Amino acid sequence: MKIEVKQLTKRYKEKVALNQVSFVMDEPKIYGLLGRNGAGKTTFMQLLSGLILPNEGEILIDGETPFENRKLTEAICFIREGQNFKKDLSIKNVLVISSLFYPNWDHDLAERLLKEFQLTKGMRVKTLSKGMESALGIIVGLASKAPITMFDEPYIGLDAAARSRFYELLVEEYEREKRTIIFSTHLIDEVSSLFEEVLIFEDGSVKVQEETDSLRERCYSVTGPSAEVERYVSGKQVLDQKSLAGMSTAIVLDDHLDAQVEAPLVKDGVSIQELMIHLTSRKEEGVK
Ligand SMILES: Nc1ncnc2c1ncn2[C@@H]1O[C@H](COP(=O)(O)OP(=O)(O)OP(=O)(O)O)[C@@H](O)[C@H]1O
Repeated sequence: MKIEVKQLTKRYKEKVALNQVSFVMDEPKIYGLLGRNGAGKTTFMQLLSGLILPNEGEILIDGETPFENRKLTEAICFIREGQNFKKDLSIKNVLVISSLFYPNWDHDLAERLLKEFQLTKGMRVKTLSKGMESALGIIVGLASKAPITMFDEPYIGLDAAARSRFYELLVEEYEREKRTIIFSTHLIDEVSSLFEEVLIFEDGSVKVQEETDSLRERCYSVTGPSAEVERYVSGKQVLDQKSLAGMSTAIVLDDHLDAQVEAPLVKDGVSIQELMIHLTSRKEEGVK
């Protein structure tokens, strides 16, 4: 499904959560939503799910707005950090309700994942540990087979082994049947290898939208004698630079792919997490 975000603004009283944001997600991919706390990621996902209305602008999904649009809302599954299900429901009823709501519901997958995450149908949501409740959200998200499936920090309380299994299952399901998966996370190093495209939010705007591979190529560090580094970075976007004893390291976001660096300079990769931190650092706020 094609998602078009046009001049989208959402305000909460005087707080602008999203400010004139425009972008397109035009094909099924695994999209990573990154950004500092309060950058606007959850607000965007709530707007995309049709849970709230924007103040200005619009989101179009295959040309239609999601708010009060049953045909679209059953094509969207939004799994949040917690509180996805009513506390009094049993797991069995969560699955029944989900299967009635989502037309593509995969019963066999849900059953398989229940076993995998060691949940039993008789358990009630209110008796689940944080990790078990997250596992239930993950099961519903994957088994919904919704053409747009969103996970907003979906793994609270899940241990590292369970998180790693979730990532594997996500990729397996995606490979079996491509769909738009939008994944918001702060565990960037852990998850970024899954993303085909990343969107970096900052203070209600989208600062970067790019294929992960190209972003990885464009962002790198250069180390060497300070004068050589200065010469190299001249005219380039420098995200960070440190110098010590005549040597410097600069982190560059190059306009070009495949930049060549000649000796004595040394080029090294920069992780998506590091890139995000440098791009959205708030040094100007005066940390003393
Ligand atoms: N219901 C609300 N009422 C008032 N302000 C809100 C509400 N929801 C979000 N905000 C504000 O809007 C801004 C964006 O919040 P949002 O939850 O979208 O950020 P986020 O990027 O998802 O953050 P996090 O990574 O911490 O989950 C924040 O300043 C937040 O305080």
